[in-house]
Amino acid sequence: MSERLRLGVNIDHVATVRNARGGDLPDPVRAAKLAQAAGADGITAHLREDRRHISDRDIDALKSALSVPLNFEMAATDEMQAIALRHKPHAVCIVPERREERTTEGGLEVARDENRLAHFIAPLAEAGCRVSIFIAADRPQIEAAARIGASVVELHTGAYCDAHAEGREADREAELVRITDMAGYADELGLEVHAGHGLTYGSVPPIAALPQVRELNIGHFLIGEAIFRGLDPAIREMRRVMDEARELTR
Ligand SMILES: CC(=O)[C@@H](O)[C@H](O)COP(=O)(O)O
Ligand SMILES: NCC(=O)COP(=O)(O)O
Repeated sequence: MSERLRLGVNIDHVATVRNARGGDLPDPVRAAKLAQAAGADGITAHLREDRRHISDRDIDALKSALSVPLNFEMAATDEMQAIALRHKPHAVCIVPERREERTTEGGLEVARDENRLAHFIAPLAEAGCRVSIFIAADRPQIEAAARIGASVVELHTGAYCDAHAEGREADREAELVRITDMAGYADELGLEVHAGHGLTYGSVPPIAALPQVRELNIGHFLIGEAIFRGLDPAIREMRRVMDEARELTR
């Protein structure tokens, strides 16, 4: 498991800034190309049902502009499935969505919707997309993701990152133990393990150090940090922090 930890850069919030004024600027595709040049191993974009940030046009443009893999985050709806099957991105990540939420608040409830999700992801896998399921680090969700035939689980790091940011040490530790245990369990079941949501330079090291974790998807913090130091240096610094954490575990 000595493979380099991959960094997927999520460019959703470049589109959030663009959409605040309408028009075309700033352009998420320009950000994606810059991220690629700065060493991103992939680009992640979440086409929300309400199109609050990434648009259909962005997905068209990303698909033709990128040379690194596109990870297309999508809700488990017929509309999104049709879009994914049209584009056949390298990867799809099935995420929960509630229109009224500010951000993705929890993981997908796989265990209670197993049959429907198994049928939902089958054509995506048949089309050649790597299918990932965005879930909380919970044993029943991981087992259900394995049963429906997903090849990847992305563990939601939001609760861990919130505890880290708010200085709630006991909660931070508890979340970290949960993620650590469940990364190991998912790996034992043969699932590739990814992680993401809310990660920052400060919170990323223990997650990057988990040997089973193969990819991190990071967006909101990097786009914010880019305001102060530029997108290229912001991404390179994340790469450095991840690599350093990984190296310490060798
Ligand atoms: C699923 C996920 O974690 C990302 O898509 C992230 O949520 C960025 O999008 P939002 O901030 O709109 O939730
Ligand atoms: N799937 C998580 C992701 O793509 C990035 O989340 P965030 O860093 O924007 O919170």
